[in-house]
Amino acid sequence: MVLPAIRIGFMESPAHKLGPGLAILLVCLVCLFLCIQAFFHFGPCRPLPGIPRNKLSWMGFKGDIIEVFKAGNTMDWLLEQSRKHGPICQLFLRPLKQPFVLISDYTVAQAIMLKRKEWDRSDYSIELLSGQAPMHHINLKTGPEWRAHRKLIQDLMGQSFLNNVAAPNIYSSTLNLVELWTMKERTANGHAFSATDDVIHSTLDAAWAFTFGDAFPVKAIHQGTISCAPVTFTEHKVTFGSPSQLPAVEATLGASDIVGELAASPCPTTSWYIMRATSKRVKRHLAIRREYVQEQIMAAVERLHVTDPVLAEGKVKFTSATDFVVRRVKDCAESAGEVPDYLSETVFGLIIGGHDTTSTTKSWGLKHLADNQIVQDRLRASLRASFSLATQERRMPTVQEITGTCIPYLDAVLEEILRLACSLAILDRQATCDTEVLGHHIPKGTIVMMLNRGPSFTEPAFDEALAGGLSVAGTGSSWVVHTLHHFMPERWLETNDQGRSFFNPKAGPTLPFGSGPRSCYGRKLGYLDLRIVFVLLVWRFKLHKCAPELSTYDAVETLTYKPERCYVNLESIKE
Ligand code: HEM
Repeated sequence: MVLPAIRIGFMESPAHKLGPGLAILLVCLVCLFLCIQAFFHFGPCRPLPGIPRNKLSWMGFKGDIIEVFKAGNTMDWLLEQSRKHGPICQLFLRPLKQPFVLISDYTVAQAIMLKRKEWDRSDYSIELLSGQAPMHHINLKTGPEWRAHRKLIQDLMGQSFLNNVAAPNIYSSTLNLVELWTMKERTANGHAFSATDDVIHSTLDAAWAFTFGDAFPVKAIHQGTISCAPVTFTEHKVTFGSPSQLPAVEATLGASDIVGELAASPCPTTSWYIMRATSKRVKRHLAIRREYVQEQIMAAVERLHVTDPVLAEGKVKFTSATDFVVRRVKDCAESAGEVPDYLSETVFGLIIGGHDTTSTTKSWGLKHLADNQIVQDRLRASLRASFSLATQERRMPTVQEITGTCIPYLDAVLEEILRLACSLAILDRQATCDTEVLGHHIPKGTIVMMLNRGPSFTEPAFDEALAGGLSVAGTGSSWVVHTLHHFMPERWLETNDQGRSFFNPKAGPTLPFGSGPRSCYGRKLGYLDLRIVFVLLVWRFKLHKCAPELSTYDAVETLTYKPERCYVNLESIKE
């Protein structure tokens, strides 16, 4: 009786009809689960033994990707992980791939970056950056090809280029910014206004000018000048109209936004292919950039054949970075018998490298100076004293005065801005062989991400035992740990035997330009730009503190780590 009943029930219920199918499905699911578990325990994305990690996991998939998405801000999430786990931990941020190792210690990070044979530029950063410039040397592993590409730009960090080409161009672009802000300040009448776009545009103009020469026809900052009419006044701020950008400006600034979009994707290469195949915006930007860079290269090639009568016979006057690079290409072509085809990426790399990190650093600097009035006053006083002739003659310092005068307090302010800005807050390297970090085995191919803010930089280091017995603090009383997140340029100043103050760039832990053979190529250019801009702005304007809601230190992540709000409340200083 029982059996038929069961049989009838079985036969009649829909579950019975699915019976064998369901069983097969269950078996498949169990097999899949076992395969995934095996993959996670023995495959490439297995945890690295002994290195702390989050315990979250779902069916073997580690939960870090979900957590970082939930957090919204990658940098904040990474800092949280380092505070939770210590100077080293592992994070599962890419599906089915090896974990990243996160390092939060100055000394350990520096040691990694200096060991040239064990560590190299990582596949991950190449994935992020190579879509738009696959042959730029930032995307090459260290080796003969990378060295050949670097050779093309070797003149650009020499005094001749920096003093005769870069500095005058940066100076004149900054004067345009000063002019624009003088107009805006009059209209703003004591209200703050957003500085973000103006800083980006003037820095881009400077990068275009030193890359192509001052004859380059596009100027980003001029659009701001046209839009000076105020649109809305609120209690604390005035919003100026923002006109539509010129295509070349939009296409160039768009390059950094694309990197930001790719960084938010767990599979940047796939995302880039989809973007390039489907996005009209991306296609348009690539075409515009290619066209203007090619045009300028051709103009530089023509200039190469024009000799300057003022110079010695047969010598060519170089007025732009492209002139220097084209001359190097000619030398290489003559010796190697062929013209390298990565030239346009090399040239475009100067514009991207030259504007994004630098403008982001300037934006953070403006905020710090407005919020630290004592520092700002002291900086202005030391500028007035150092440029005594300009003070006497009631004029701005010239570019030669700015580049040729030693002002320790100015150097200290710039170093402190760089220390706290961390425009590129994550440095990366990939192990080229099996190695060891803080006593942990690191297999070949592992990617380490190193923070240049947080523990040991802007907050106390982990205790020495945890950090492998390495010391991390700076020297002197200005480096006491509870003040590490404060803006205190004095920490970079020391006194010599004669009682004179001098700037010591090695006074404490900071890595704004990375370190080692793959450190920032444009470091000197970056310092030069910051120097000219902060001298002229602090000379010409008093930067008042803005209302609290405009003075937050929240950040947005694109190619660089930018302040979400950068407002200035200016008062012109009469000469
Ligand atoms: C304030 C300004 C700047 C900051 C904070 C900055 C920061 C950095 C950082 C952190 C790196 C990675 C270093 C590493 O991995 O160790 C880097 C690399 C690089 N930067 Fe800069 N940078 C600045 C300005 C510039 C400028 C003006 C240029 C060129 C015109 C430039 C060109 C490059 C290049 C080409 C690399 C890659 C070097 C390589 O892989 O061999 N940077 N920069």
